[in-house]
Amino acid sequence: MGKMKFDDSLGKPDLSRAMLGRIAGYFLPYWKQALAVLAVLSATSVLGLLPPLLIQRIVDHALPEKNLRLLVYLVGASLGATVASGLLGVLQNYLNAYISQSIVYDMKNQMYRHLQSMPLQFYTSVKQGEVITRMTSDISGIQGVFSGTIVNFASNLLMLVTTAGTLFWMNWKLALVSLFVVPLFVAPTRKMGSVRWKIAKETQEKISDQNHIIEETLSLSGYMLMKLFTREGRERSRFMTANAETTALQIRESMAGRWFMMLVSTFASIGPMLIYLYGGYLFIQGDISVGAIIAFVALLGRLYAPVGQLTNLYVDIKRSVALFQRIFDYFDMEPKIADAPDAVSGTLAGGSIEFRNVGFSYQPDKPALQGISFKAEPGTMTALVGPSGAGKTTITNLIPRLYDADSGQITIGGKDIRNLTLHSLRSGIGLVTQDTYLFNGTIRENLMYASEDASEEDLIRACQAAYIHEFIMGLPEGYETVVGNRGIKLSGGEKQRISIARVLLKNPPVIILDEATSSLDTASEFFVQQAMNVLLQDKTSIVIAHRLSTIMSADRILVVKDGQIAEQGRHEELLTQNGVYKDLYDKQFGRQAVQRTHAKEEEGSPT
Ligand SMILES: Nc1ncnc2c1ncn2[C@@H]1O[C@H](COP(=O)(O)OP(=O)(O)OP(=O)(O)O)[C@@H](O)[C@H]1O
Repeated sequence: MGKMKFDDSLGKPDLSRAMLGRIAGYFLPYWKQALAVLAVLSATSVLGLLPPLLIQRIVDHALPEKNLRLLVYLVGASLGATVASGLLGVLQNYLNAYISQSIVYDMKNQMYRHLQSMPLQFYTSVKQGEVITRMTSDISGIQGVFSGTIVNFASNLLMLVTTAGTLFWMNWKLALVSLFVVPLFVAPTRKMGSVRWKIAKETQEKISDQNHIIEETLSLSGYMLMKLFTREGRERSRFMTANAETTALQIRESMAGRWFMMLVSTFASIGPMLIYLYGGYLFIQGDISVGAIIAFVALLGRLYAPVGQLTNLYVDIKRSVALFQRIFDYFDMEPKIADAPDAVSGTLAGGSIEFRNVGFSYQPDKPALQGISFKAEPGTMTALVGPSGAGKTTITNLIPRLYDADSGQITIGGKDIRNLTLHSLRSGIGLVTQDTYLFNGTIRENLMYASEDASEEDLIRACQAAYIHEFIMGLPEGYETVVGNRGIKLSGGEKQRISIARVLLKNPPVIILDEATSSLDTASEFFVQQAMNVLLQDKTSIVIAHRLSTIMSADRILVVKDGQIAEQGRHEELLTQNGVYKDLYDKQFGRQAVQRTHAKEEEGSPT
């Protein structure tokens, strides 16, 4: 995981050939449309030259010759050129949008597929909100690359070349004079371009921070945390600070643009003055016509604007490449947990689960598990007990390969789980966690997530077995009841039973169960317990046990301590050893035993 860069940073853009080639790869499927854009651009640049040239003829011929026919013809032609160029503009917009949006579409799909394949560790370390930023604003930014950078470059270059060519063709001396002003644009444009780029970069980072705060505090769990610790004020001021910083940067960014525009327009007005001055001189000398001077001034805008834009090209390219780079950084993170090339599909049914000397660590040099060895025979229940942080959840997470063991081997039915396809491994395992996740949809949709083609009877049978059918039928909308975000509208016990029904529908041969520690009321607890008993019937199960009844009925208990198995055996055997288990039993489970005895006594005593 060391090589993975989960944090975003806008590093120096890489303008290598490999990088540019990789970017070009995304444009390649649309080369035909791109060629069409180029053709349209060439036509528009030529059409744009016509009106000034026609004006020249109006001033030099139609007016002095008092030729009305010629005048109407020239004005009509000028109008025609303008309309044609407008129509081509519409076509170009369509092509631009088509190409940019298609690339965004392709990248979004690729990104989604890639993020799906990322390991759990990625999601435990990535900042909340960052994935959304990558998927939405970063990828959407790419759409501007085509219309903003590539088309801009081509159209400006074409405009510059055609205009400069025309000016030199009309009068080379005057053309040279108009070029005098050009260096005045270049320096401020470059400077402003890089200033704006720097501010834009900072803004992007600040926006990402702001999104992070929103995600963190306005998601359901974040919201609850904030409310229950009455941290609204603190979060509000944190948000306001981030918001103020972004706003200030955005104002700075647009102001940097304003000053730049002012400078450029001042310099741009020097050009026509020079033309009038020197052109006037040439006119007096009899070298040039009045129409030519007017046409020259009209064409100047088409000369200066592209110069300004092209000077910024480098910054634009840098910005575009940086955008691609941010996205490629994500694409380059190797999904660590993937199917081996020779992975086979198979069933887990009837196979024993065996850990052989398994070691694992989340962080280097801090082992979470060491030398874990045990065997869970098919159809038996293995209970994991041990103090908090001992490594119980970690052991269970290794079985469906949410993480891969660093050393040792885990086999099911004698086959290394790494030689099975992830699909067949995970299809064979049902995981019931304490933190039941239901998505915001109806109860039926949540249940059907386990098996898309389950029939109504299957659904009802699973819910009956999970002791939740009656409850669901009692709701006004029954199975169509919407459960709210994360199932917030249901009680803890109800959610657990629905999630058990969901696993029953999946019907996998292996069950991993994290028993809830949160206390449910007696009635609810009874139903949950019954549902769990049904779930575990005839299954190979690994249970993180918090209940006395579970450890008492377990076929094998593993006592986990400091990432190792301290003791293993059945309840009675372990009790007689007088070791870690005995100690734990006295502290954790002994109380439940006392409570049970009390409850029994009360039941038995006459009222
Ligand atoms: N994603 C993670 N990244 C880094 N360390 C982790 C991660 N998850 C767990 N740990 C650490 O690994 C150790 C074992 O955690 P684990 O969750 O397996 O314990 P546990 O026995 O299930 O505890 P509990 O009964 O409290 O749930 C703990 O020290 C924990 O801090």
